[in-house]
Amino acid sequence: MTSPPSKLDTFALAKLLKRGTSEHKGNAGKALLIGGAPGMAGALLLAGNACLYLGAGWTILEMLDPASAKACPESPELMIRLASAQIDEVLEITKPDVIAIGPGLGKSALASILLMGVLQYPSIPLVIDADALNLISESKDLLSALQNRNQQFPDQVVLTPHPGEAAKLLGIATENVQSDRLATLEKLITLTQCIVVLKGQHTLFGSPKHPALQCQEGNPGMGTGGMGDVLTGSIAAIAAQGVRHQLNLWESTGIAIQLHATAADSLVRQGVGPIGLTPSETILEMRSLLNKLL
Ligand SMILES: NC(=O)C1=CN([C@@H]2O[C@H](COP(=O)(O)OP(=O)(O)OC[C@H]3O[C@@H](n4cnc5c(N)ncnc54)[C@H](OP(=O)(O)O)[C@@H]3O)[C@@H](O)[C@H]2O)[C@@H](O)CC1
Ligand SMILES: Nc1ncnc2c1ncn2[C@@H]1O[C@H](COP(=O)(O)OP(=O)(O)O)[C@@H](O)[C@H]1O
Repeated sequence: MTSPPSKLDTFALAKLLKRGTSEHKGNAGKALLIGGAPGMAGALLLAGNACLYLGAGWTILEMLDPASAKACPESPELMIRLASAQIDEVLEITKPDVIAIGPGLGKSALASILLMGVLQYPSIPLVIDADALNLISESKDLLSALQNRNQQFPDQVVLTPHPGEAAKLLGIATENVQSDRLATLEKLITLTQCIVVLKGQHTLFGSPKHPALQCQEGNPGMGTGGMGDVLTGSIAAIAAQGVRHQLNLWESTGIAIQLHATAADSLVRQGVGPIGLTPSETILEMRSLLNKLL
């Protein structure tokens, strides 16, 4: 019989994010986030705000929606650019420390080109979410590119599917994902050789090298569109800082998962939700909790 997963318990590690007095934005890392097709620009802005408020040195958004690819007055710190098919050039010039792709990405031809470009960019941590996962589930070429990258650069890609996206990746029904979440996690790891975060109540987290862990925080108030986008941006922020703060992608992801769910619980305790709890409020609570952990 399979043993139950251990509890995700990362908060002691978060102390590694404490800043030395001489540190500058270069020490906090550069995160590049890709997504935000027409009608879903908000998904990329939420991921971007999470990345900004969780401490990345630079947060750069490659936005697919031309109408939204401009400075955001509510978050002028975000560097927002129009995504172009010349992704190799963009990556060469930008030299990001971490890339996240997927929030509101859509499934256009441009979205596929961007995802392939990211998968072929070597060595740095990648966070793959939402429509980027759906694209991989529909393309053998993208799945092969992901598997090849993991062979060359192990432990540098994290996938963050919710049960619907996990079902598509495995070609099964969502009910089958939910009826044995641990088995689903293991199948996703075997298929992709990635670090995998299977979201939902009691998020599961595992990798080819690490046995599964379970997040015991979180609540149904988190069931609001955009909450997963916040997790993606948070992982990117912590991984970007982790590069110069001795945290690897596995550790950074664990901190982000637990911080996200704990922040939502904390807000519910304060009477902010569960009904009407927003992803934007969760970002601010995550910032507050993270600073208390240092
Ligand atoms: N402000 C914006 O711009 C926003 C833009 N967004 C962007 O929109 C794009 C498409 O995303 P989306 O939300 O429209 O649909 P999507 O996630 O593909 O599928 C939903 C289906 O999946 C399942 N399912 C999910 N969770 C489950 C669970 N815990 N437990 C069980 N099942 C679960 C469930 O399927 P069912 O079980 O009903 O068959 C559900 O109906 C994407 O790029 C995203 O980033 C969003 O982030 C929102 C804010
Ligand atoms: N009932 C629940 N209990 C705990 N966490 C939940 C619950 N429902 C949703 N979540 C969390 O909220 C987030 C939702 O992510 P996702 O479905 O990708 O949202 P979106 O695509 O709208 O951004 C995930 O982190 C998930 O674990």
